[in-house]
Amino acid sequence: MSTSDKDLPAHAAADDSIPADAPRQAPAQDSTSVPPEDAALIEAGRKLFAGEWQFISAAPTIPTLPAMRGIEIALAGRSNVGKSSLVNALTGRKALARTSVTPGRTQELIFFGVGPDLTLVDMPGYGFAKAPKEKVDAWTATVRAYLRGRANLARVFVLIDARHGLKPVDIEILDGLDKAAVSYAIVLTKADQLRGGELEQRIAETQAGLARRPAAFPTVFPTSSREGSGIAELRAAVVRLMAERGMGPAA
Ligand SMILES: Nc1nc2c(ncn2[C@@H]2O[C@H](COP(=O)(O)OP(=O)(O)OP(=O)(O)O)[C@@H](O)[C@H]2O)c(=O)[nH]1
Ligand SMILES: [Mg+2]
Repeated sequence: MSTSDKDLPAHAAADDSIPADAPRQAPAQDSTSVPPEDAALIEAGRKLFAGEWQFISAAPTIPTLPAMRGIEIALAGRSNVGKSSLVNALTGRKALARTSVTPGRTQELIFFGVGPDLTLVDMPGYGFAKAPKEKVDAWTATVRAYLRGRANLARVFVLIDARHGLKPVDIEILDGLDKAAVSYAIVLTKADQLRGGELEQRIAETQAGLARRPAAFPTVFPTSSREGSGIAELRAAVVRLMAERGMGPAA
């Protein structure tokens, strides 16, 4: 079953959206420019994510979470930051996850799996959302409880809009993850919207903000789901993580 967004009107693809014909993949890495070990991880990541992705389930509450299998990697971030778009870019599927220009599109925890060991979890956003307050409060509580207590949650990708950097509401989430000792990595999204040296500056500034955070992965991942940049590296990071847990293609 796919969750493709058939109910979205065509005009929903406005300025900030990914055109249907936009390239979804990063161009193949030039294997001469990366160390062989990294090139092997990139290739393993490509293969892993090229597998058959399945929609597993949508959970509005903790009791409705699916049974655990292998490891989970969850995508967290402010509403509209690009979580669902990143699921689509990583899996190479245009509409596996529903995306929208309207913040508050994803309203449940959506589980997608490939092979026996890997599950990606697309989550509702935090911050401003165009949805009734009770609904937002309910999903925020579910997201927080999931992030604190899911036993097979191996890493959270915390998505930050590259244009805006870390906001107070992001810091709150990072504090919660540090406190619960849940491993997380920062993924900068919409890197295509920055000019010249702005991206390098944002990466350096974000990395500096992680220095004293015990659960933070030290590397910041710049990405563009629209152009495909950084996607191969993120897939490789997932392969590396799975190998550390004795799973997956590089184990
Ligand atoms: N320019 C640009 N726009 C992007 C990129 N990724 C996502 N977007 C746009 O950002 C908007 C929000 O994307 P979503 O993937 O729905 O964001 P989300 O974080 O899942 O949002 P919620 O589910 O509402 O929390 C859409 O209009 C996307 O087309 C990107 O890499 N570059
Ligand atoms: Mg979403």
